[in-house]
Amino acid sequence: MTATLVAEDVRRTYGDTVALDGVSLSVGAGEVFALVGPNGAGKTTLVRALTGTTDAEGSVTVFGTDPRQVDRERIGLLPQAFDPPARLTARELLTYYAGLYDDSRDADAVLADVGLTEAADTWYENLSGGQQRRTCVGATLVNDPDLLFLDEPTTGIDPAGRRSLWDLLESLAAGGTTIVLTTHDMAEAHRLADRVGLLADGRLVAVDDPDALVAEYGGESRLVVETDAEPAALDLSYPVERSDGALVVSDVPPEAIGDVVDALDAAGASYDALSWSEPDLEDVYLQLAGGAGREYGHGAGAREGERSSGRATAEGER
Ligand SMILES: Nc1ncnc2c1ncn2[C@@H]1O[C@H](COP(=O)(O)OP(=O)(O)OP(=O)(O)O)[C@@H](O)[C@H]1O
Repeated sequence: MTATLVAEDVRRTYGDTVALDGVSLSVGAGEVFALVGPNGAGKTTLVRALTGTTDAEGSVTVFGTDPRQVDRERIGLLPQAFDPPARLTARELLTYYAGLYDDSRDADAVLADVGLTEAADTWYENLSGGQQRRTCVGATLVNDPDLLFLDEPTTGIDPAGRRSLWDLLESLAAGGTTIVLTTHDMAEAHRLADRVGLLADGRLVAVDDPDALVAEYGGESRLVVETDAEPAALDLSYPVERSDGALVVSDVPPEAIGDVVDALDAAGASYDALSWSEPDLEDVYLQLAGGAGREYGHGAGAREGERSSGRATAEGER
């Protein structure tokens, strides 16, 4: 795959703060690359270094040249913070940004792409937060870029809007657009990205296909049982531990869930709910970037359920 973007040993400090501590990365033509990592890990700084919008040590080439020299018609950039004029309508804004390029798309077509046809004549300041973010995404698409940088594109967008934006990004990628995005949404990274890069403390600590990351770092499947029973009461060959008011049984294949139910019955233990989940990118993130770890038990069952169904959708629609 031809590399659209190559970064070698990129470093950026702000005073005593090391924002990027030697990042090397290559993104192929037509690839979708997602950067994930904790707050302050350096994602925005890396996007800025890759787009030549901040100075950094090391080397970055985009389309084989310095990012500052690249024909701007070929690049779209959605910064994390983007504050367009408040008293222009969504259509006026996109028409304005389209006018900055020699060859641009029709503003109404872009508004339709980002689901804003109905809100086209609303002032930017009167759009909802999610509609504003979609307008900003639209502004990056007016020049039909070959390479798109999106710094947290779906922040503030509701689930339905997020999914339609994912569809849009997938269709752009299918059409050959290279996309580099940052996100805190692991389902988004898993669904959209060919490769995910996990940034922590200014270093890329893992880069791979999301399924490969989950296989390598995600750990085992888990069956969470909301019960007061103690692990010792159950006659099971799987690892069992108590966590936040629930029993967590690890590495149970789905076809063996009945064995756990039988063991609960045999112990005379009642339970309120059972939920089984495979490891996912969030587990990879928590494993590699640290954090509080996952929570189980009362009140967490719904989250588990949502997580499972989200992942099923993500995998089913990939
Ligand atoms: N302009 C700046 N001046 C000083 N420090 C900065 C500046 N920009 C970023 N930093 C620091 O660099 C580090 C990386 O910040 P960056 O915004 O790149 O992280 P991030 O991964 O994008 O975080 P988030 O997920 O919160 O958006 C942080 O410690 C941040 O405080």
